[in-house]
Amino acid sequence: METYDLLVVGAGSGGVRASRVAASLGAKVAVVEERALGGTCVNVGCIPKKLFVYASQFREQFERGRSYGWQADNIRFDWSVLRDNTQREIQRLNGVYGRVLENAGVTLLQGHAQLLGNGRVRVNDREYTAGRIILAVGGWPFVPDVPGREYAITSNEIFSLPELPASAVVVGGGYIACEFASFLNGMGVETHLVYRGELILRGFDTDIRQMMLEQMKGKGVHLHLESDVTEIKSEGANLAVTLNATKLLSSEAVIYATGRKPLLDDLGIENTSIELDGNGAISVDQNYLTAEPNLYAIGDVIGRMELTPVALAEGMDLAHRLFGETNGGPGPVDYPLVPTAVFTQPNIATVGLTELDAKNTGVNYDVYRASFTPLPLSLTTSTEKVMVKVIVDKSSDKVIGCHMVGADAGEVIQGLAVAMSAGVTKADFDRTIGIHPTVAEEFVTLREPVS
Ligand SMILES: Cc1cc2nc3c(=O)[nH]c(=O)nc-3n(C[C@H](O)[C@H](O)[C@H](O)COP(=O)(O)OP(=O)(O)OC[C@H]3O[C@@H](n4cnc5c(N)ncnc54)[C@H](O)[C@@H]3O)c2cc1C
Ligand SMILES: NC(=O)c1ccc[n+]([C@@H]2O[C@H](COP(=O)([O-])OP(=O)(O)OC[C@H]3O[C@@H](n4cnc5c(N)ncnc54)[C@H](O)[C@@H]3O)[C@@H](O)[C@H]2O)c1
Repeated sequence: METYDLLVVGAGSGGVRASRVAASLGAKVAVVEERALGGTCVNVGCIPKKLFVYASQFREQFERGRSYGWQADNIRFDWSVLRDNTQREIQRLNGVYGRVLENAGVTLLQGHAQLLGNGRVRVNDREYTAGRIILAVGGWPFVPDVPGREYAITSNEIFSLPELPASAVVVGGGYIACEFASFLNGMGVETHLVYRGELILRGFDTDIRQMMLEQMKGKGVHLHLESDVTEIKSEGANLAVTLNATKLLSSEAVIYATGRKPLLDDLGIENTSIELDGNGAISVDQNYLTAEPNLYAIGDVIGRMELTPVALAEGMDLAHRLFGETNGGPGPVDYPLVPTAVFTQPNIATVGLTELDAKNTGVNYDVYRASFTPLPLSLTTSTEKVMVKVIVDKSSDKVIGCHMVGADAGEVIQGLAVAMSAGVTKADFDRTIGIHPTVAEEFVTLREPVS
């Protein structure tokens, strides 16, 4: 029976990083993967999504170009070119991940891993033992039990559809639903976003959510709030979607983006003492240790923050804790200061507390906010706006939240996240000279609090 110091289940963002780093620290490592290398992010997540977002922006850009003197006539979009080029890029990245593992000396075991307990794992009828095991098995789209759910597709299918649908109903109001509705709308698909709550993007700052709602409407997405899908039926070439048992929508595709569930199918957790939390995620302590000795879990499957950089950071932290020297690693993940972006049109990006968080935690705070038409759009008929918002703790002058809606918001907020990790104050913002004319300079020219 082959024995390893570390056996990692899942070669996605977290698993590849943990394996590679552990091997570089001298451990004998194997990683098990049953699908394609790179996991969700590379194959059906961040990468194809962002490429589709880029693709969807050209239509507006061509239109805006007219106000700058460019004539671009007979523009048309060929879905198959985007889809095939994207799939080629994914295959290239699969290869890169394979070489990364090989160069690090990590053994790749292709197949489904099943835990047998006491450090034993079965892969394709062979048994392996390991001193430590890390579960980095990620998640899978969750589709609620609605009559006709078999007609719906999810983020797993959308990037390889044979044809771009002429119309689509996207269900959900979180990251994926808003991003998908935005890129489909940008590609010219008649897009309906169906959300059960009253305001999309729960958890983000309320001003940002409100503004995003307006921007999506302004760009032509049909929003159906406080609406639940009660049935999906096949109706000729289309699907008939019933909302709240009364309203009917007809579209070529129905895309569910109603969250993801930890991928624990046939993993053999019943052979261990692993415990799950109320959302079905694996419970771990501050060292990523499950209730079973020497069995750890990281990434989406622990349900802390389902983001690639978080899975990477957890993987790196854990590998160092297990095989590195004391204080050699990056240290624990600073979850409250993890920045994030939603790649809608325009983008949203955020780091730190929302205004509601600040209120709920009892901080005495000031809000600085500006909303304006960005210079590149001043010659055009676009109604797109930018919003920047900064929340400051009055007692310490520390910046505790930065939020933005606008083109490339993630590129701007990334730098502000560095500043916030370093404990930046509003006085530091005020002292900083802007780069003119940019959108980002607005963050350092906010002088008067709005509340
Ligand atoms: C549509 C979409 C867009 C996204 N966009 C972004 C984004 O823009 N930015 C961002 O930061 N995050 C984004 N995410 C989230 C990001 O993809 C995840 O947070 C990240 O991939 C989690 O990494 P992980 O290592 O935990 O799991 P995964 O990357 O999901 O990897 C888990 C791997 O384990 C394998 N596996 C599972 N069970 C077994 C088993 N029993 N045996 C063998 N192998 C197994 C799976 O096949 C998979 O390859 C997006 C997600 C989706 C779905
Ligand atoms: N840009 C990014 O970084 C990015 C992009 C995509 C996904 N992600 C990650 O992936 C995770 C999963 O994305 P997601 O959009 O699927 O999840 P999400 O949690 O962001 O949103 C799920 C949405 O589905 C709704 N919903 C849940 N159950 C429902 C039901 N039974 N009926 C109707 N609506 C229901 C929720 O109210 C919510 O609006 C995200 O939380 C995020 O961490 C990140």
